[in-house]
Amino acid sequence: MAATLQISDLVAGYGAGAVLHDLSMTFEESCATALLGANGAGKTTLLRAISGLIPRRGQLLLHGEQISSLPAEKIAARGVAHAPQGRGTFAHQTVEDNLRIGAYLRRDKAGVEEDIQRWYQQFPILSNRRRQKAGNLSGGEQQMLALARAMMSRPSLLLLDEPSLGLAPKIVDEIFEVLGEILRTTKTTVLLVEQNADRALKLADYVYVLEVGSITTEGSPDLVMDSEKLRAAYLGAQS
Ligand SMILES: Nc1ncnc2c1ncn2[C@@H]1O[C@H](COP(=O)(O)OP(=O)(O)OP(=O)(O)O)[C@@H](O)[C@H]1O
Repeated sequence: MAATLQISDLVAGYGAGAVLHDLSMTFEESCATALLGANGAGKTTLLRAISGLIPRRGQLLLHGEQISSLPAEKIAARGVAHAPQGRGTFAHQTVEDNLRIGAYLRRDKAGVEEDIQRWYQQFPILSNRRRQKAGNLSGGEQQMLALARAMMSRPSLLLLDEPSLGLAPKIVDEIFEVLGEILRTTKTTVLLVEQNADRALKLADYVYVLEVGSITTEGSPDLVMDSEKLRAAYLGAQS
């Protein structure tokens, strides 16, 4: 199997001290990887380091090419879509304009209109709200828009930061159903940061556990399910 992204000896942070210490990770093509970790472990920092939003050093090989010195826009143009925590939609733009903006960095502009229709079909509520400003959507609708907008770039690597945060279980079901469909029907590789570990592990093919900026466990999701310690740490609230 080919790796979409291979990370070695990654060090990253926000200034004086490093938050991430010598991380090495592999994200296989068309697979979903869950990243678990306590608050402050460095999960968001890792997504930012991959997408070029913060300084970092080490190796980040995207489809075998080094991207660790590239700025965020160039990394996005190479097929990395980042849906940040808090959604990051353009509040003053309409739903439809947000979707179009999502396709902005796409090399091949053919099929943009079809893709917009595809996402309206996937999330009919967005179709009904297509002319509304994104800032007026509910939290769940904004999360659907953030996911659809990220997918409009037809990314090879999708970085999702807590897509279920603050949403009602029914909406979370819908988001995870769509993620499952993305994995089944496209070649997108997904890196999912999720407090809702139970759902993340059901979707994921592989899991990394990050503790204080270092990877302490990696393997199949069963590894977490079968470990009393890890279950207590990450599934405690839900099992
Ligand atoms: N912009 C920033 N400037 C300085 N330090 C930051 C910044 N953002 C995060 N940090 C610090 O980096 C560390 C890791 O934060 P990060 O947001 O990556 O954790 P996380 O695992 O995503 O946590 P959470 O689950 O709470 O979102 C924390 O100690 C945090 O205080």
